[in-house]
Amino acid sequence: MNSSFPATPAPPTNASTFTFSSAHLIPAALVLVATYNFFRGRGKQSAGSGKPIPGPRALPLLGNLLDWPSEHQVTSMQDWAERYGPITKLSIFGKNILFLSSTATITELFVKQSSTFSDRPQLVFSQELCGMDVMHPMTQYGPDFREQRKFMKELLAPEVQRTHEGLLAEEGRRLLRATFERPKDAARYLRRFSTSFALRMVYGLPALEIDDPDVLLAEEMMAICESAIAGGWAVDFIPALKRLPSWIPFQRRAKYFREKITEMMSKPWDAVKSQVMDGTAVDSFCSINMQKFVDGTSKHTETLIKATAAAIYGAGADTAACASHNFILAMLLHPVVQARAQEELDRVLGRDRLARISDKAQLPFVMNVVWEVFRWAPPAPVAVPHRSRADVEFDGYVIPKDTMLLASLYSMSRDPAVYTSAEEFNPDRFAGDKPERLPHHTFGLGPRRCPGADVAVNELFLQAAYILSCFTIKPAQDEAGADIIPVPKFGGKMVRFPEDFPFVIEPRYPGVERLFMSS
Ligand code: HEM
Repeated sequence: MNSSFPATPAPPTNASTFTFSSAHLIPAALVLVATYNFFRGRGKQSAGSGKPIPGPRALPLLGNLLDWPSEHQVTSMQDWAERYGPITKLSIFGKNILFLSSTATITELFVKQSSTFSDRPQLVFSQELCGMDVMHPMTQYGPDFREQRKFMKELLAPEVQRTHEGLLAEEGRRLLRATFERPKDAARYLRRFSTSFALRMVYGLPALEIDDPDVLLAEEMMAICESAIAGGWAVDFIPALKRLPSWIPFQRRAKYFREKITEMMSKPWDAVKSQVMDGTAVDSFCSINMQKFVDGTSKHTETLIKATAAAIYGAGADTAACASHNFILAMLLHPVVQARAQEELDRVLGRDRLARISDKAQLPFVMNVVWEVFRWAPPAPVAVPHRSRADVEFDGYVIPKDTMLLASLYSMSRDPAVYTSAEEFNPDRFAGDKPERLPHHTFGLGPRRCPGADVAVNELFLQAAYILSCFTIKPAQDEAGADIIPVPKFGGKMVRFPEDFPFVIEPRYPGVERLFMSS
C-alpha cells in the first residue's frame, strides 16, 4: 500500500555537460575571453553610477563564477538576502546578475517599472543553440509576446475556464479510480493528471496513460527546458563560446536538445493538422487556432501558435504536478488540517457527489489549504529570469541595461512583513479579521506573470477536493511499525519538487468508490 514519489525526470545524459558546475573543466579559451572582458571593464556598473550594489566579493578574472548557485538557488538567495539585503549583485564574465528577494523591490521593478524589466535575457544556449527563442517563456517583451498572450487569453482567461472543467473532472475521476486500484502508484497518477490535462487542453489528444510515448516525450521535454534555461551554461556568459566546434560536449548536448524540442513542437501539432484537414479534430487550443491561418495567415503566425502550444504544456504540466506532490506532503505532515478539510467537504457536499469549481466559495478552508500549499512550497521558487532594457536608478543604485534579474518568489513567501511564522503550514493565516495576503506572487508579478495561474489554482483545488473527499493520506510505517514522518526536502532547478517520500493513501469509508467508479 505504500506509495512514494518518483524523482523529477532527469534530462538525458548522452553527453557530458559544460556548465558552471563543472567549471574546473573550462578550457583555456574561456579564461582568455574572461581576461578580455575583464580588461574591457564590462563588469563595471555604468559610468557615474550610484552606490555599489552589495554582493559577494568578485575575484579578478572570474568575477563571481564560483558563487553561482547551480543547485539550491533558493537557499543561496535566502542567505544573501540576510547578508546583503533585498538586492544582491553577482558579476560573471562581465554580465551583471541581480538577485531580488523582497516583496517591495520585486513589485517596484517588475510591476511599477514593467516596461523596463519584462524582457528575457539573451540566453545563448537555450534561445540560439536549442531554438527556444520563439517559446513564450523566452520571447522578448514585444509584438510576438503580445500576440502569443492574445492566443493564450482565449484558452486560459478566467471567463473561459468553465470549458476546461469537464476535462479536469474527467482527469480527476481517472486519478481517483487509478489510486483506488493501485494506491502504491498514486504519485505517478498525480503526474499523469497534469500532463494528460495539459496535452488534452492544448492538442485535444485522447486521455493518456503513464507510459504513453507522448507523456514520456513531454516529460523529457520539460526536463530539457529546465536544463537549457537554468543549467548555468558557460556559453550564456561568454557568447563567443558558441563558435566552438560541434564535437564539444555542450554543442552536442544543444543539438540533442534542439532535435527533441523540434520533435515535441511538431509531432502533436502535425497530428492535429491532419485531423483538421480530414474534419476529425476535436476542439482544442491548436485546432481552433489552426482554422485562423488556413486562409493564408503568415508562416510566422503559425510558428507563434505552435510554440505557444508547446509552451503551455511545457510550463504548465510540471509546475502543476509539483504543486500536487507538495499538497500530498503537506497533508501527510498536517493530519489535523487534513481532517478539517475533510469535515468541510462532508458538510458542504455530503457524500453523494464530488466538488465542482463553482463550489470554491462554499469551501473556504479547502481553498485556504490550496493557497497555503502554493505559499509554503512555491513550485517555481525563482521566476524565469528577467532583463533590464535600460539603465535605471533605483534606491540609490544604478541597475545597468542588460542586467539579468532573478526574483525569489520563495523569499516573498517567507517575508516576515507579510506572513507571520512563515515557515509554518497554516491555512488559517488567510482567514479571520486580519487575513494575510493570498500568495498570488507564486505565479510571478507584472506583465510576465504566469498566464496559467487561474487554471493552476482550479487544478489544485479540484485535485485536493477530490482526493480528500475520497481518501486519507497517512504516514507509511517502518519495520518496527513506527510511523515514518518525512523531513521535507526539495530539489530541482526551476521547478522545486519534494524529494521522494513514502506515504499511504487509503479510502476514507467503505463504498466511497461509487463516487468515481461508474463515470
Ligand atoms: C502550480 C502551477 C504553476 C506555477 C507555480 C507557475 C508559476 C509561473 C512563474 C513563476 C512564471 C514566471 C513568471 C515570471 O517570469 O516573472 C510562469 C510563467 C509561465 N507559466 Fe506558469 N505556473 C504554473 C502553472 C502554469 C500553467 C497551468 C500554465 C499553462 C496552462 C502555465 C503557463 C506559463 C507560461 C506560458 C509562462 C511564461 C510566461 C512569460 O514568459 O511571459 N503555468 N509560471
